[in-house]
Amino acid sequence: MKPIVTAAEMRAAEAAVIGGGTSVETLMERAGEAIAEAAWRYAGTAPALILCGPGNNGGDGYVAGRLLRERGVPVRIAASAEPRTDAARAARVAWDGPVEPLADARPAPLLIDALFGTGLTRPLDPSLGDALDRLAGAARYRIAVDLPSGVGTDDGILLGPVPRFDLTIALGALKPAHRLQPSAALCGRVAVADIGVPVTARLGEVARPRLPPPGPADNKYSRGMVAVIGGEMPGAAILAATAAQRAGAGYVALFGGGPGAPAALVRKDIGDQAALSDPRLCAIVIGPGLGRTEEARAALDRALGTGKPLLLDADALSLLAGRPLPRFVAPTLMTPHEGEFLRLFGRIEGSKVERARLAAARAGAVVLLKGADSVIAAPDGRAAIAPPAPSWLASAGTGDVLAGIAGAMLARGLDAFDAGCAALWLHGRAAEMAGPALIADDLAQHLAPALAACG
Ligand SMILES: NC(=O)C1=CN([C@@H]2O[C@H](COP(=O)(O)OP(=O)(O)OC[C@H]3O[C@@H](n4cnc5c(N)ncnc54)[C@H](O)[C@@H]3O)[C@@H](O)[C@H]2O)[C@H](O)CC1
Ligand SMILES: [K+]
Repeated sequence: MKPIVTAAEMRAAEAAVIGGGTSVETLMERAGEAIAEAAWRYAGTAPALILCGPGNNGGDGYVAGRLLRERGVPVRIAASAEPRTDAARAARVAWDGPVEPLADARPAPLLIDALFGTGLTRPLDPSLGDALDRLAGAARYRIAVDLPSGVGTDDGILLGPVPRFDLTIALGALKPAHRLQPSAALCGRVAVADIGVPVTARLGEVARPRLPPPGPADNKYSRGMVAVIGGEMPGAAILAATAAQRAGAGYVALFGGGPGAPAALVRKDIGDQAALSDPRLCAIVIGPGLGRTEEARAALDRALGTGKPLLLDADALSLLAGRPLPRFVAPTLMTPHEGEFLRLFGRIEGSKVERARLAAARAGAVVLLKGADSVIAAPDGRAAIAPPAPSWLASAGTGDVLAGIAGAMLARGLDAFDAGCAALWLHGRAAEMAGPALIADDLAQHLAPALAACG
């Protein structure tokens, strides 16, 4: 997993490297080099305007300005305040051009924002925000140094209006703001620059899973047998069941639900307790299309009573809301969207990562909080954010498909956290391949190549 570090973790990592004998100036030089290189590749010799703030983010900007000018790029620098750190002051001195006041700066085709990075502690002064917005709006290329100025590093919230960038150079490591909304959408493409600062993080970006194909000793049961419990809306359960099949489960049984499904899907009566207790059954998916009737509640209680690994989604989550959560005896993965999360756990303060972590600890289950920036957290504190996925996934039924894929991952023996991560990755990759205006039904056919990439 690519590490995703908070501002405090980044500072600690930086301090450790500095303690080991590398100066801040050296780190700043590396940061400036990375920015100059990216700007050169992206915008060539387009005249640049670099906006520098008072901290080390501004210092990176002065270094980048000097290096871009050495490459023959016409560079102007405008500052919001005098440098306040020794390293930024030194970088300012090494820039042998003028520094304009930000308020009067004229735009340039390339805008590099080095106003604030991980040190931003409060909203930008409105006049500063307006100047950034005006200059970014007039530029053809917009690059943010470390982070777009005005976003909360750890939670991705906007501390004021923030313009949209084409490219963000994340220094040393990804930060939550590069992946959490609303800030992630404003970063544009995010490139991580290695500045020689090793980081340790409690959070990562969901990576491509290792999912080897079945071996000669495998059979349909050893590959994973999944039960999907249907209900009022059969389409949703069929989407989940088909996704479980296409995600590599060897045997998928749909309990209840209406007609229409692949012939390879085994059909069972919704109340078939014996089949649900089959010792070969490895995981149960319940929630998509379940409904909230008494029958649905009974089906949920039966599933909970089996002690099998569970994937709880949609109506199953709504049925669990408002009563004390059961003690889960087997690996359990819950996949709420924001509305279901609120119903289940109430209002929790903090970033999306912190909320998912707290909910997972409280539930004693892995919580995958869905959205444009899906976050997954385990009760033991492991957490990850999904890589950016196509916005076309905002479409009815795609959550049911995710549930089915996750069911197949649980059934093949992954723990609930790894199952959720693998499902997120496969789901995102299938959506990329399905392309624009996808419908949930399209995802299943693209799971085969997604899975093949994990072998
Ligand atoms: N991580 C690394 O290893 C390296 C990172 N570098 C860059 O340094 C910044 C972080 O630098 P820091 O000095 O801590 O913070 P900032 O530059 O983001 O700004 C701090 C500065 O700004 C003042 N301030 C905070 N909020 C506001 C506000 N709303 N309005 C006005 N002023 C504000 C605050 O008081 C400080 O004076 C990181 O992002 C990287 O870009 C280094 O280059 C070295 C390696
Ligand atoms: K910045």
